[in-house]
Amino acid sequence: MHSRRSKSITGKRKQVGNGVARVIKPQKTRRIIRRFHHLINKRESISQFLSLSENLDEANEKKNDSTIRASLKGDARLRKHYEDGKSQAFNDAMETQLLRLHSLIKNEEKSKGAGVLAVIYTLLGYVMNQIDALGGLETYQIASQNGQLKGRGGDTSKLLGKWIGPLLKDLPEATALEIGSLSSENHISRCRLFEEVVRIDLEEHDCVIKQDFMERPLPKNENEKFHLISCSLVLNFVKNHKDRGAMCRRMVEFLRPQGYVFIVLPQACVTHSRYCNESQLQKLFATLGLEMLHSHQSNKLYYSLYQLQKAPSQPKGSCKRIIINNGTGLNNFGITL
Ligand SMILES: C[S@@+](CC[C@H](N)C(=O)[O-])C[C@H]1O[C@@H](n2cnc3c(N)ncnc32)[C@H](O)[C@@H]1O
Repeated sequence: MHSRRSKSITGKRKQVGNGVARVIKPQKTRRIIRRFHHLINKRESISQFLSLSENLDEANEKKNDSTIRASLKGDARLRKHYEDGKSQAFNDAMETQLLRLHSLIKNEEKSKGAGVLAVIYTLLGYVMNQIDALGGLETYQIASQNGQLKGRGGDTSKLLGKWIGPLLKDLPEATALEIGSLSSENHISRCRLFEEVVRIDLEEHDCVIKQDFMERPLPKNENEKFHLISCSLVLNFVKNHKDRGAMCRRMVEFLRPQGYVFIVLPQACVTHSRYCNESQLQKLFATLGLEMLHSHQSNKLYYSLYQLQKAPSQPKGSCKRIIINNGTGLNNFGITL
C-alpha cells in the first residue's frame, strides 16, 4: 500500500494517547491495519537480522526505541543513521528500500558490513517513525475494533457459531475464553451457545478483562478450563514465531479434554508466507494434540477449528523456522514450538 501522502495515515496523531475519544473513518480502517502489518513485518525482519527480535514488543514502543539504541553500543555513526531514518516523513525512496529489504538482508546476511548496517538502521529508524505516526498499538486496536463493527461484517465469530453449534448442542454448560476480545457484542458472546464467555485483551475495553493471556494464571482444576478458546487475529499480532508457539502451547493448558480452539489469521499468513501454510499448521497443532475439524478461507481471512484429542508431546529439535515457500512478495509469518 503506497499512499503518496507525506503525513501520518490517520492525520490524527496529536490525539493519540491524549485520552481524547478517537474515531477512525471506516474507509481508512483496512488501510491502517495493512500498513501496520507491513511495518511490523519489516521491523521484525530487521530486528531478526540485527538479532534484536526477542526484545521488541508491539505494546511498548518506548521500550523498543531504547532496545534499538542499546544495540547501537555507542556507535555514533550508526546512531546518526537511525536518527536520520526517524526524522524522515513518508517518502517513496524509503518505501522502495523497505520493499527490497528481504533481498538486501539476504545478500548481506553473511558480511553484516558497515555499509549495510547503516542502511538497515536508517530503515529501522524510518519504520519506528512510521509506526509512531500511525499511533502505534492504540490506533491499530481502534482500527481493528472498527473492522469488527456489526454492520461491516467484521465479526469472525459468526463462522465459529456455525461450526461449534452442532458440536456443543448437548453441552449447555459450555464455557469459552475469547483471547484478544474487543467487544462483548461479538457473536461468540451473543450466540447463547456458551453459559459463560470470559473475554480478555491486552487493552481495556467495555466488559473485557484487561489481561495478557501469557500471564493468566494456569487453571487449578478442570472447572477453570474452557470448552472453547477463540483466538481470532491474535497470533499474527504476537511479535515473533516462538512467542506465537508459546501462546498455542499455553492455550492447550486451558482446554478441557476434547475442547476446541478457533483460530483466525489473515489469509496471507497461510497463503503467502515463507514459513507457514495450512499443512504446516496442521502438523504443528497435531504436536499439541489438536486435530483440525474445519477450515475456511475468505478473501482476507483464514479460519480454522481444532479439537484437543490427546496430551501434547514435548517439542523436539530446534524451534527454527523452516522455509516452505520461496519467492518474492512473501511475508515472514511463522509459528514454532
Ligand atoms: C487484531 S486484534 C483482534 C481482535 C478480534 N479478536 C478480531 O477477531 O477482530 C488483536 C488483539 O489481540 C490482543 N492480544 C495480543 N496478544 C495478546 C495476549 N497475549 N493476551 C491478550 N490479548 C492479546 C491485542 O491486544 C489485540 O487487541
